[in-house]
Amino acid sequence: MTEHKLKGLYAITDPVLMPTEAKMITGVQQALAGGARVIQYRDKHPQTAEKLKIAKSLKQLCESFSALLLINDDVELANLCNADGVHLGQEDMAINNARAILGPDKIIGATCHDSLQLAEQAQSQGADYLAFGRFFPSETKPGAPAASMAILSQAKRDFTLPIVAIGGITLENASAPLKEGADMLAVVHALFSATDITARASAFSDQFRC
Ligand SMILES: Cc1ncc(COP(=O)(O)OP(=O)(O)O)c(N)n1
Ligand SMILES: Cc1nc(C(=O)O)sc1CCOP(=O)(O)O
Ligand SMILES: [Mg+2]
Repeated sequence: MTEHKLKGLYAITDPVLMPTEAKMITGVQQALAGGARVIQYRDKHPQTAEKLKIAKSLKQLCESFSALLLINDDVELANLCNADGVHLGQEDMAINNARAILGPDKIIGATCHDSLQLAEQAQSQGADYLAFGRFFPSETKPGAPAASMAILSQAKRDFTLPIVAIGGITLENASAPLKEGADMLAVVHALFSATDITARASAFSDQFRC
């Protein structure tokens, strides 16, 4: 992997907002043009040849912007498309098993909800970043367990790994998780539902310069 700082706008794809391959590629291209540094390909449907084709196209696109492509849940798909890594939750493959498959250079992100104990476990298994959330009501995953903003500053104090904030993040509320120490903001709806995705990504990216 080329040296890449895990910092900035982390855009997560949504098959509802981008229902065709063309819409997915265009949407991600616009997010990257606006400054997204990490793309997560998230599609909860089972793996298909079409998903692999999209993942390979997204990898190429990310490379052309020196951005990272991570695959949600599916370590095998990440391997097949030579993604930069995966994002794994508590119901997904264990981090140490994923590490054994992917090798030392790939990025593994871990969902920690509102728990420093989950973060500790993730770190000890070799995670590369810790994701906390959801911080605000989420259009994309309304049932995600809620987290309190204080977990971010506590995690910042206890861990050196990069910290991701996720869940209902919009331009209006983004400053709060950043103030608490988030290194990345993971966003689905407030980014990919925008009429001008590039402008929206750029506005999110600007928040990291403050
Ligand atoms: C950056 C980031 N953080 C958290 C999640 C949620 O992962 P998980 O709990 O496995 O839930 P699903 O996304 O698989 O529904 C994420 N995907 N990305
Ligand atoms: C995929 C996901 N995981 C979450 C968690 O809290 O673990 S919240 C979430 C959805 C994030 O989308 P939006 O920006 O539209 O709220
Ligand atoms: Mg998952």
